[in-house]
Amino acid sequence: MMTEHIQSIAVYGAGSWGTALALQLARNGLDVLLWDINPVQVETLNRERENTYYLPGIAFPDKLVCSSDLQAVAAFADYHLIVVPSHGFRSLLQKLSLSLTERDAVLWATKGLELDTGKLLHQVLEEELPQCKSYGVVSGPTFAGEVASGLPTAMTVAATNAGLAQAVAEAFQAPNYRVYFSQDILGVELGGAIKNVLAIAAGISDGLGFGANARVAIVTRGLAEIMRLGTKLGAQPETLMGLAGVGDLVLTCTDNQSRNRRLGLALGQGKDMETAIAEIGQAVEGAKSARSIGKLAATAGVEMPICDVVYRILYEQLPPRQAVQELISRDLKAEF
Ligand SMILES: NC(=O)C1=CN([C@@H]2O[C@H](COP(=O)(O)OP(=O)(O)OC[C@H]3O[C@@H](n4cnc5c(N)ncnc54)[C@H](OP(=O)(O)O)[C@@H]3O)[C@@H](O)[C@H]2O)C=CC1
Ligand SMILES: O=C(CO)COP(=O)(O)O
Repeated sequence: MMTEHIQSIAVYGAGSWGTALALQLARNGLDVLLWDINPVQVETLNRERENTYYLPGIAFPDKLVCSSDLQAVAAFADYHLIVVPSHGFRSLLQKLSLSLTERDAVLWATKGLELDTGKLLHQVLEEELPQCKSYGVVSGPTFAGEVASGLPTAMTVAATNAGLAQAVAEAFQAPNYRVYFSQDILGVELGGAIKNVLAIAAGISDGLGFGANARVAIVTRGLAEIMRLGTKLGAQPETLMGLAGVGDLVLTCTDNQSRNRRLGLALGQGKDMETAIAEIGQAVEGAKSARSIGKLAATAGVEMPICDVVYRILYEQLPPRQAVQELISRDLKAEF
């Protein structure tokens, strides 16, 4: 196996997660150039030396510099980490397509599917950057605020080749950060996308005032939905039982740092989706993925009743209480 060593990296997206990952890499001594779409925001980041909007109070190390010049950022390194929300993923790759060559390795930490097509992000990447054969995804139970604060965290990197996965793991690895590698890109992607929808469901249940029994029933039967779709599409069951699957599912279904869970809480308390998302003021990927996962599940012929009711609550005005009643009164069946 060829040994790679990452010394510099371009990170795209200075939201909470892009900034937290850039901080982790820069603290590890890598040269990091962090791109953001908004030049005014970039000027503020470089002047304040912290991301006062998304991660206030966390100082930037000297190795972390920001830029809004996309071509300069693309030319800065051979390693590229995309952390924009899923709705901006394809258009960013399109803008990068003339700058990146077969020498470049592309990673992403975005969780979600393409909204209109239901495509997985590695499929979007293969379409837009066919010259890049070296790519992978990082994912897991990783709240940005905790990573930025240096709290202990573990995640998974899955890549097209073991050398890249290992190099990325080494780049992040630190006394507070443990990274496992994998080759199951599909499993890692699916776990991260589906758990966001299930976190909305868990939030709705808690917002309605239901208790621990209902929350854990959603986590467990939600995992059954992840396993059903994942294995049907070719993911490895072990991946879905790992950090990027059950790990992230439990994290986001049970902790209010999750924006998806907070959307669910607000819906359960009677707020409408638009108001709740505006109040959260950050990416809520599950609201979009609820649409694309439904399409993917229908095409694969897989039943995902919890994801389905989340979609109908969000887009078809299904009252949350009625949704729970529907789930509970489904036909009796064997658990497995
Ligand atoms: N936050 C977390 O704890 C984690 C997040 N993720 C994933 O990371 C991805 C990014 O989310 P996160 O950083 O949390 O989101 P945030 O809401 O914190 O930040 C989103 C960032 O993306 C920018 N942005 C919005 N639209 C576009 C676009 N079309 N093109 C380029 N940039 C755009 C925003 O700019 P502006 O500020 O100007 O709106 C902002 O800088 C999501 O897929 C999320 O699921 C994964 C693991 C953990
Ligand atoms: O993916 C996350 C943690 O792993 C963040 O979850 P939310 O997007 O729900 O905040």
